[in-house]
Amino acid sequence: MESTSIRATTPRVSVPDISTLKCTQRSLMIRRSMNLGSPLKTGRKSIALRCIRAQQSELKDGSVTISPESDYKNALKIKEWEVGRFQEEIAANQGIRIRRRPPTGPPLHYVGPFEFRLQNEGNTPRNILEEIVWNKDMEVSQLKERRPLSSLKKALDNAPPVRDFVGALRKSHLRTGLPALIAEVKKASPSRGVLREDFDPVKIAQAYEKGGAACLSVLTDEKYFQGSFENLEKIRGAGIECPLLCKEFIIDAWQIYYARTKGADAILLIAAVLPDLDIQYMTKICKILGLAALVEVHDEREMDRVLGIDGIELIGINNRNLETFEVDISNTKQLLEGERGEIIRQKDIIVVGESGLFTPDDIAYVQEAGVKAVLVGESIVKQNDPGKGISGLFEMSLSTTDHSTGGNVTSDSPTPILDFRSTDDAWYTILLALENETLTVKYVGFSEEYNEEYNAGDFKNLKQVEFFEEKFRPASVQLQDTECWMLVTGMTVSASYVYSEFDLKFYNAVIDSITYKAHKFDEGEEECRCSFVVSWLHGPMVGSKESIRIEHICKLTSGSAQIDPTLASFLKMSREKLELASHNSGFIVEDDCSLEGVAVIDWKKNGQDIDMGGKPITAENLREKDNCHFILIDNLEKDLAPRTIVNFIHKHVSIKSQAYVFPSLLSETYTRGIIVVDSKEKLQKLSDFLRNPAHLIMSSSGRPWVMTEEKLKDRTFGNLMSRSEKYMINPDWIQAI
Ligand SMILES: O=C(O)c1ccccc1NCC(=O)[C@H](O)[C@H](O)COP(=O)(O)O
Repeated sequence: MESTSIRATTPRVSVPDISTLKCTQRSLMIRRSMNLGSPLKTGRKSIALRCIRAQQSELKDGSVTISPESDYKNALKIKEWEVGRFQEEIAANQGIRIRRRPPTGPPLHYVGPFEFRLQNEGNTPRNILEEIVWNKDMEVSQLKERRPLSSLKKALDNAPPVRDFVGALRKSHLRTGLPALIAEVKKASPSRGVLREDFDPVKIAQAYEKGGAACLSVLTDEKYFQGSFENLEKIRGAGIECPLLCKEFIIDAWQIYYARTKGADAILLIAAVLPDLDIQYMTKICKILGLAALVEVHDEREMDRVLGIDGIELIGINNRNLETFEVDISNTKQLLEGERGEIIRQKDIIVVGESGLFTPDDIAYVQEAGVKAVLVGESIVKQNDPGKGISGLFEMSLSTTDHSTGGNVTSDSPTPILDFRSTDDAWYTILLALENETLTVKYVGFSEEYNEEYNAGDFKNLKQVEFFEEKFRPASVQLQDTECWMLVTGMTVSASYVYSEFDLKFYNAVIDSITYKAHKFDEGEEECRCSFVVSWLHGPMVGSKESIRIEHICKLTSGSAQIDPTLASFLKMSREKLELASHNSGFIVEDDCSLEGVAVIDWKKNGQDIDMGGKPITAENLREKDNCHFILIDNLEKDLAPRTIVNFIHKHVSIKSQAYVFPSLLSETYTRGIIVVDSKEKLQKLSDFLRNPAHLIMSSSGRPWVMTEEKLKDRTFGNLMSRSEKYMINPDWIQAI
């Protein structure tokens, strides 16, 4: 039967051995219809029969004339068109109204040079989307002739690696707590005409990236959107790091390969145009090529079809009806309600809200509906500065580099990023603003309602100020796959504890052990395979161990949180207020003072800085020194910083000293420490001061210091320590100043 049907078409094109040609060529062409394939194998016969019927009817209505001189290439195109007719029928069964090709005959383009064709209902598109698709069909078949698939595949051998489109969306959503932005580089559209006359795709892309877009969408259709693949290539070549979506009307797998050669990291598949099997097949190709596929739906039926397909990671809900141009953002909400939303959550699909998003309220509305990303064109591309358009649309800067604004929190000078330890013991990235005596802590990625305010007059004593200061630290830095060598056992890091996909918190943890594994190299990308067992210092797993990967580890940044000038002024203001109060009250409170004149020894640096008698100070040297005299203090707060002791003594007794605070057992409620000075005179002066019955030295919680021993040189640390301290001590652990 099959051969009969083939022969039946031959006379019309006068190609002698069409059946042979058809077979070889069809295997290429049929790749697209291969997906009609297996479940419909028996349907092959009917493909052929349908072909005959289609052509006979053409003859009847006279709309098509095919010249007997047409070459066999034309014949092949006709065959392709015939197969397409069968696809139309499948598509129609799935509720797809968009016809891939004009039903009453091959498009005009396929007809020989001297033929004509009357316009009729069957070869006139019913709406703009259909027109675009018909046009695309012709465009693609011409392009395919110029760049066969084999040549595209060859080009891919040397293509740069694909960027992680889905990962970029997830990361941005996690970072900001807002929907990740796919910013569209779009000059014109059928519904809105030209959006921007002075259209420079690279400049716009750069502004978007600077403005904090997670990914970019680049229109490549020339006829209806004035876009181009050249724009895509230029943007990729201009050093833009955001992953790129090739915004194209894809009807043929060839286009996916083509998009990849032009620098795309993701492609769009429109459910209104593509039958399920095409989506399935094309998604698989994307996976092979490493591309992400954004599958776009507009109504419930399309959503249900797509939810039924395995392996879909990204679904776009277009608020624009591409047949009528009507835009309604409540469409997003409607499609995410009830069971559909539930399935999406279960499958962990990222939903992208597309089109018609113009205001912060629109963004909030679709976020509330459940989207984790948005695709925005018109409202930002039309702005003089599209990057600023982004902060206007989101009501805050999404940028990773510009931290000077964030919601309503502003700062006159650029604010360095700090981490802040909140009451849950987790560390958060924050921005600070100081107005009069009030410091606002704004959690990056959280709405204003989470802001915290502190007043410089709120602190009761210096200990409280110090405690507050210790809640800040310079922002820790995410380690890259190539940087695992920086981690060593015993190191304290900031590690993310994963509560759920979108809820993770950073807690301090100590690296307990490391298992090194060979790194994986894939298309130039290095993947760290090592694992790190950490011992959690805080959080729900405190005290227990967990094996984590490099992506969950941030390296602590050394230095003081006071590099942030806003925090520094606030702390200064708070201390000045207390200073005033302490002068009036007559008793001494723990104090901090300028570090000027106080030598700071970093115990771990093994003898830089201070020198007591010509030799560098190390734990070992200190034990051996003749001129080291100790005072042992008991009843110290466990978190007392040695620096505080040194500063306090320097301020009140004008003595340079060193202080050590011993580690303590969890069961102990206080700890002990030593103050070391380098002369008998100093020891005496210090002792007089500390034992002076006219005052009491106590910590912020009211715990008074207790001087248990004062000794001249004849003791070593070992002798001064309790058994538990000796057991626990490791010179590197002693906090020393
Ligand atoms: O925008 C059109 O007129 C259009 C017509 C036919 C097919 C697709 C069309 N637009 C593609 C899009 O969906 C939008 O470019 C995209 O979602 C951004 O929308 P917007 O923010 O409203 O520019």
